[in-house]
Amino acid sequence: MTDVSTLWEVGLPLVGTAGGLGYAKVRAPRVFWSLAGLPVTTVRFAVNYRTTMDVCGLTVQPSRLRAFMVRNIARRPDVQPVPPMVRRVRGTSTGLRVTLRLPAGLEPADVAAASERLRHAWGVHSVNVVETKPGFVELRMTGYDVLKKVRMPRQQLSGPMVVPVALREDGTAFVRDYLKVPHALTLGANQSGKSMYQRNLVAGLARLPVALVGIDCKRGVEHRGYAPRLSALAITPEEADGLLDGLVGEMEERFDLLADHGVADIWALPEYLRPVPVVVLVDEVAELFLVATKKDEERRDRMVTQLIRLGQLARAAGIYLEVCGQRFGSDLGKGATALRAQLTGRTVHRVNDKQTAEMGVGDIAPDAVATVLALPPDRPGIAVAGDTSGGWSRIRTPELTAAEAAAICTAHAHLTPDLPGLAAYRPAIPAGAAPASVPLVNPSPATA
Ligand SMILES: Nc1ncnc2c1ncn2[C@@H]1O[C@H](COP(=O)(O)OP(=O)(O)OP(=O)(O)O)[C@@H](O)[C@H]1O
Repeated sequence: MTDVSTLWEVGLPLVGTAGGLGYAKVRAPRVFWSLAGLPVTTVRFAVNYRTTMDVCGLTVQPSRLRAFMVRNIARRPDVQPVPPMVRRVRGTSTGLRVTLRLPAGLEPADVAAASERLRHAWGVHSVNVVETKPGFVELRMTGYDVLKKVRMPRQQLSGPMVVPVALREDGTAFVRDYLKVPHALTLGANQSGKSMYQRNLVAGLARLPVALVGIDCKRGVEHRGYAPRLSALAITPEEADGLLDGLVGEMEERFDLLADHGVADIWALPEYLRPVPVVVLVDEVAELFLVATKKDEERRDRMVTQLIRLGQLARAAGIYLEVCGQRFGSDLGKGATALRAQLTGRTVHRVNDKQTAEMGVGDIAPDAVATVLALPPDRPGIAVAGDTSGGWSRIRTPELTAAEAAAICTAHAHLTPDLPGLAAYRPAIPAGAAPASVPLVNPSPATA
């Protein structure tokens, strides 16, 4: 009887805990990681760090001084090769971060090349290596597949033009920072997740003091929902033509303002004089390039020229391009590759062919092409994001419905600035969502 009751008392909680952990592993990997994965991985890392680094080829011969000290002060005859020094170990809700000081003879690329071996040695889902400053790298381990069900980290980078859009596979937020990467291109096949990406971007931008301008020549099917937060919208190539002229006019006026104050870009102006930043969202860019008649051709050439001018010059005037499409290559016609070269931020979802993957990331991060081609078709929203720094990573946006994005735009309609030069393109607002306009420039310190 006593044996049976002991079995119940000890066995039941054990079985319950094991069952709970098994359930959490599948249904709540974040909880499982915090309760079991993190402690186990931390111990595993601490116990076999030196051996792992040794077998992964990440140790170097010690300096002569160190060898001398080991032999003569520590009185040890054998002088072992040294691994990178562990400077910091920090657990997160998705993984483990380890800062390493690299010894002379090792470079970040050596550690990155071993990341697959380290991942297996420590039994984690992924290991990403990031150089934090010269001589230091951070190993960003994730304990589970964070892209399976995206939850954005609570702590996010901030700045005047920073928008968190998606989650990287190392568990950090992927942000669009318009001051660092002013213009960007998003590519992807049908149903690959481009609209979801745009929705997340618009939802983030809608909360900032910026003007949003939409060009959606699919009769506005994507952008109409954002109307309360748009300062201008073009839904046909004819309207896009006029709108782009208006934007170039706006840019030239801003250059006059910069010249009058002797500064190089709008962020150097005092806040009360600074024109509101403008983000131009172009959906399905191929629609601007397609021509049926000779007259269309003239319009196309004009639009492409204006877009290239904006791409080349508008950053200083605080006008940023966010272009989206299925493909963007020389087959679209004159000016396509010149425009693409200006769009240095790249996000490439699943594509149908190698050529499109190369159009997307081949010029900025050639080693990312294979990863784009391997993006799983059954997981829409996963993409490769990179820029001209050569750095890239796999990302996935959180799910956001069109209705939720539209609701965010309506809730922030009062932030929609008037752009007088584009007033003719101000979209009609659905009833009940009328925006109260704010002035073109930020309020002066006296009135703020
Ligand atoms: N990050 C994501 N997480 C989960 N599901 C997603 C994600 N992104 C997209 N999807 C789903 O994939 C499908 C296609 O997404 P979306 O409409 O964004 O693709 P698209 O590339 O814009 O397609 P199209 O070019 O045909 O308009 C939708 O059902 C959407 O809900």
